[in-house]
Amino acid sequence: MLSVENVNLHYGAAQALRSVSIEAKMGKITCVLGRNGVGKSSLLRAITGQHPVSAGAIAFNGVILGGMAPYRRAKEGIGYVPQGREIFPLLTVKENLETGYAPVKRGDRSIPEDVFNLFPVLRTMLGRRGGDLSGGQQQQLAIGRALVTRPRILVLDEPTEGIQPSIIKDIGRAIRYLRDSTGMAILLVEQYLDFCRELADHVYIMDRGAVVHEGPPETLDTVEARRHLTV
Ligand SMILES: Nc1ncnc2c1ncn2[C@@H]1O[C@H](COP(=O)(O)OP(=O)(O)OP(=O)(O)O)[C@@H](O)[C@H]1O
Repeated sequence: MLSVENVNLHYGAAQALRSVSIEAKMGKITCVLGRNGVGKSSLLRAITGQHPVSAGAIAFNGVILGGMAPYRRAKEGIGYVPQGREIFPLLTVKENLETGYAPVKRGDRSIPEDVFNLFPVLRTMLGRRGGDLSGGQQQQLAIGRALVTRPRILVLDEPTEGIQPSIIKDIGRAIRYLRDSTGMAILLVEQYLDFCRELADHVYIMDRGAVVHEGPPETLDTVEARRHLTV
């Protein structure tokens, strides 16, 4: 289980996270919902080690992550799919996938068959440059690259952003398959309410840097929850 406890995060004098506490359990999909700018990406930066926290504790399956560099966190099993995908445009699809080898022991450096079973388009495009792929294909590639790192938790930053509905469905199916077949934890942050409602086992809502609601997805229909999600 990933546990985030009372985390604060600052950019200079501006506070982006205010005593945020969440849990993401193994074998479950946890979704953090919120409008633009409420601190969702900052929460993932704190978890992946891309930005230091100013207070609080983060642990994954009992290992305290505080102060650990991002690549060490990847070795601990934290797989990250960043917002905007961050595909290397001039590397081929195969080379992009192979960048996921960095935190993996030599003997495990292969592309898991699941990557191609979940996203067959990647197999047909192995020799193409990452920059030539559509946005949806790049999102699939970014998830594939994270799977190459053999994660025990997959952390996704707005995987549906700017993506056509048919590929959103494929991504939802892939996330469900990964939860059910591998027992990994999945933590995703989203603005797309329906995607979360369909997928999540547990939902948090953030507003202005803080968690303001928590519960199973059915609770998203309450007036209180909706108040924090409508602009
Ligand atoms: N590098 C930075 N320097 C200064 N302020 C930042 C930085 N990154 C984010 N912020 C601010 O921190 C707050 C939270 O931003 P964050 O990106 O975490 O929100 P978000 O919920 O992920 O939004 P989005 O959906 O737009 O990505 C915002 O007010 C944002 O302007």
